[in-house]
Amino acid sequence: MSSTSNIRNFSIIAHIDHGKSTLADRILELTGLVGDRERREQYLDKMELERERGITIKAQTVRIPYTAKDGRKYVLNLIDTPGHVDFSYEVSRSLAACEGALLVVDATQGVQAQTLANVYLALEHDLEIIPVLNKIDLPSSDPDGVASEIEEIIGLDCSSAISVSAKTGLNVDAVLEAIVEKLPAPKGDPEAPLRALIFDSWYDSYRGVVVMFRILDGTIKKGDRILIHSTRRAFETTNLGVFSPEAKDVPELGPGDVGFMCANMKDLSDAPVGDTVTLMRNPTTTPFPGFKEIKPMVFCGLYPVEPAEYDPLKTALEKLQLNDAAFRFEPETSQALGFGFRAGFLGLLHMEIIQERLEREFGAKLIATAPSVAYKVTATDGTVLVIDNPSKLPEQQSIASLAEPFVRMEIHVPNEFVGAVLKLCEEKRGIQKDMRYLTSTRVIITYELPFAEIVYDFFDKLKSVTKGYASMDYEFIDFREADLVKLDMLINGDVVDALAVIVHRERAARYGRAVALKLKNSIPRQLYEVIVQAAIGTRVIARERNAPLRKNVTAKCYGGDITRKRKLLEKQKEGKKRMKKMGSVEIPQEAFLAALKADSD
Ligand SMILES: Nc1nc2c(ncn2[C@@H]2O[C@H](COP(=O)(O)OP(=O)(O)OP(=O)(O)O)[C@@H](O)[C@H]2O)c(=O)[nH]1
Repeated sequence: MSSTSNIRNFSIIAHIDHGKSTLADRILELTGLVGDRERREQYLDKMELERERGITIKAQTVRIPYTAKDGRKYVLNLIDTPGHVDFSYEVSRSLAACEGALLVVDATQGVQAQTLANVYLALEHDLEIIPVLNKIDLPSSDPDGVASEIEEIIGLDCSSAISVSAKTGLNVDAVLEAIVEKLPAPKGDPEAPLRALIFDSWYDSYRGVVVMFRILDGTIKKGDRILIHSTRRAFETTNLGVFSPEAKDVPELGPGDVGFMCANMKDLSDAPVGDTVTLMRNPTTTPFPGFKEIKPMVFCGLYPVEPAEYDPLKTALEKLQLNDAAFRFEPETSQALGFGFRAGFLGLLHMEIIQERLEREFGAKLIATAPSVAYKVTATDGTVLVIDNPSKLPEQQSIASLAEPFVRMEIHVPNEFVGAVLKLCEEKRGIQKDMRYLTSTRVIITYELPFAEIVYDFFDKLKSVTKGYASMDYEFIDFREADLVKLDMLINGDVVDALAVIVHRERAARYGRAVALKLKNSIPRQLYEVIVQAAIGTRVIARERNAPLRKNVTAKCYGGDITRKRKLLEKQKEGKKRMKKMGSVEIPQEAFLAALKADSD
């Protein structure tokens, strides 16, 4: 019988930038898993984009052999988790595979919004938590103060919290010892029917779908015929292995083990995250309860600049989706932009990352429309429709009611900024739910807010009104009815469907004027007069005009000066990059984001 007593499965949880990835790097070095040759900053952040942005997007799991100070040998499975709110679902699924967590708190900053959110997730999964106070190499760090803050706010015993510098490596060895001493070993019966929890999966061009799972009970061997519980589909296990840190095949995995499996699966839906893997010949009767379905919250249109780029764009989107079950897309046609796609994302950061990857990795030239949330439309005949594209909103007279998604948001802020935060939340149609002092100088403010208001420029504004001191976390709560209207934008009299936005009626007029002005300013003056209008139904609420340009420009050139004339024409041509021609008007990418920026002045 294999023993689980030497296994420790743990995650590192932290607020963004508190040093999770840096600590993981030091752990890998200290245990000799990553030698000098492979050493590079943030080993676990594999994607180029992740490294550049310094954030962790995809959870990475690594098996670390560790010999403790008393000579006992252990296997530590470190499951790295992303810190940004867009990816909190990945945190939750990773935690489900662990018995414990290191809670990293930046000792210069203290408890922040996602520190709390992540601790709650860890407690939901009954994890043992080891507090780690990081960045003690910095003179402004206050580990004792932060330890009492954690005790006070979270109620977590910090008497044995470990003060470290993940940067210099100071005290990281104490963290390893605490992992083996304080975290419980996994339990599980190797003879019981197989019960393995899928907590991650991705597509690999050589191996097909790679399933990352945690064995709860039973034993799985290479060649076993397995059954995916929810779909009742069977597959043959072609590879079993662990990442240590590179992939390494193993003949079998037993209770408490964390590893990967390949089984000739072609699609991520063959192995849904949260599902249970069991054996055909002796299936479990007690599958894991599973995770909440991941739903995209933010949507935008993605259109190729040239129609010929449609197919390559489709291929690129399909490739990205292979590795990102949270990203959705479907074909969409716009009168203004032609054939393209409607894409759904977890949040704005997720959207930015996908757009950037399309451009960098696939060389796609895109027009992206302004992000939108999904709306629930109840028609006068009682049918309910969810729309994620404002231009698809039915005619006003056929709508009985319109509901928008709301989130519950917790904002942590030093008390001198409370007034500014309240003002911002009120401007964003927020409903204040709670306000309490965390410490004598720090406050948690709870608001319910329409998600659409956040999608626009909330984070930037929050950061700017609090000089960067606020942190926040939010979760989706429900759809709520609101008095919303569709704002159409017209260019030279034609409605441009891709520019439509849904806004609150009370703000429609002000907003329409602001968008019209931004739009006018972002469309370069051209050969023809360009009239930009904002309208609700047939009622025009704003009008802006761009006078024709070219005649005037070239007229200044006294006919003879051909170089100057060419320069001007070249300049105009340059401006045409990433433009979409609509009738006679060239519209640049930034014009499609006018709706986003209208509110920011
Ligand atoms: N001075 C100092 N800086 C540190 C320490 N640990 C991390 N940092 C720095 O803090 C920043 C954030 O560290 P990361 O390890 O990327 O933080 P993270 O929590 O993994 O961030 P996400 O993956 O984006 O959630 C980086 O610039 C690190 O170099 C430390 O002990 N001392």
